[in-house]
Amino acid sequence: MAKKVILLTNLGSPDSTSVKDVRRYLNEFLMDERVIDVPYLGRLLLVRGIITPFRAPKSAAKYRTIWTDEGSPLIVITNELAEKVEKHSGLPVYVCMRYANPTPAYAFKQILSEHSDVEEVTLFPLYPHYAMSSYETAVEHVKNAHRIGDYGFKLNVVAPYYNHNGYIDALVATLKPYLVKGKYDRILFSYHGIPERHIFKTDPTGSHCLKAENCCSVESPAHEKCYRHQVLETTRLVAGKLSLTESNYLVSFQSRLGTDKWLTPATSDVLKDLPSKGVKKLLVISPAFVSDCLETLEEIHEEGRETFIEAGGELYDTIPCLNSNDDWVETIVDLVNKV
Ligand SMILES: C=CC1=C(C)c2cc3[nH]c(cc4nc(cc5[nH]c(cc1n2)c(C)c5CCC(=O)O)C(CCC(=O)O)=C4C)c(C)c3C=C
Ligand SMILES: [Fe+2]
Ligand SMILES: [Fe+2]
Repeated sequence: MAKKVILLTNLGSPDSTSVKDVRRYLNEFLMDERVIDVPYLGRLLLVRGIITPFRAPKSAAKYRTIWTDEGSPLIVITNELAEKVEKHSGLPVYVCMRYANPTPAYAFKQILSEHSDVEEVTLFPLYPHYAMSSYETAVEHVKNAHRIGDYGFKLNVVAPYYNHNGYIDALVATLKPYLVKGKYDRILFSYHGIPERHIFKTDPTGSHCLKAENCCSVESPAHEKCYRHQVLETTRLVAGKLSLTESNYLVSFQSRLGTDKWLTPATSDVLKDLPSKGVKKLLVISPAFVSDCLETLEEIHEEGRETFIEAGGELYDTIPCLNSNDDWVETIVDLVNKV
């Protein structure tokens, strides 16, 4: 029987597209203090009193446009990925989510019932970049369940892999078939946004991120947890391997929520502005998402297209996430083996 097990963790989706399930999911998600980082009572009022009541019916309608017979794309894709990683690595692979189901405690129970002699669980967060609202909260959630369960096995965690060769090459391979000379005016790298405040919070120096000139290009210990530095590095490395120059591509940040200052430029603003600047043919890739989900399938593929075409764009193509493609499976196994 196996002694080592892999545990993939992703964000999670509502259990169904009913407004009730979406409301429960949004409440759990947005009450996370690493996502909406305001004191508990203020957060409760904001989330339960304002955001969720308005957002749940709208989000439920959006989820209905992407839902499959097997359920949420993010969950289906993560399960497919687990099967492939299991085949490729020869190790048992399990899945848990940060919000909704399956929970880490459920996954640990499953692991123990099928592999009572497990000695090591290696956690693979399906987030290439460090953000307190994604990688950090997912890892802490699993560590917490591991601590509470007081299990007899060790928990290892794979570090952010935004600059890992395998991840970069896997992105390059998804882009390459689209790069027909003259087909697109520009490539847009659209990353999930975060509030600037989160960037300040994860800066241990307190004086580097978004404060020093060209902060993300100047070497600093802050980059270990700087989401902006990490996404810019992913972009630079992918662009380098494809010999793209800075006039070929741009970076933007999507999915803004609330009125705080988030990383800029916002994807929606860029999509509105580009056609008037002569960029009429656009290719979009979303490297922060390794599994297609609401934010890629609905926001980027559908809403994004509408925004760009309404603003005068002529061609708008989007690249699927790595999902369960072979290069990605190989990269995961490589990263797990290096822990
Ligand atoms: C890629 C990493 C992600 C970061 C960083 C992130 C930060 C972040 N997200 C919200 C609010 C919402 N995000 C929602 C969906 C969603 N977010 C990510 C990833 C990151 N979020 C994914 C993969 C998904 C899709 C989930 C799915 O089921 O397909 C949603 C829910 C949907 C909606 O109502 O739009 C919210 C809300 C904040 C506030 C935040 C940082 C502070
Ligand atoms: Fe999000
Ligand atoms: Fe930075």
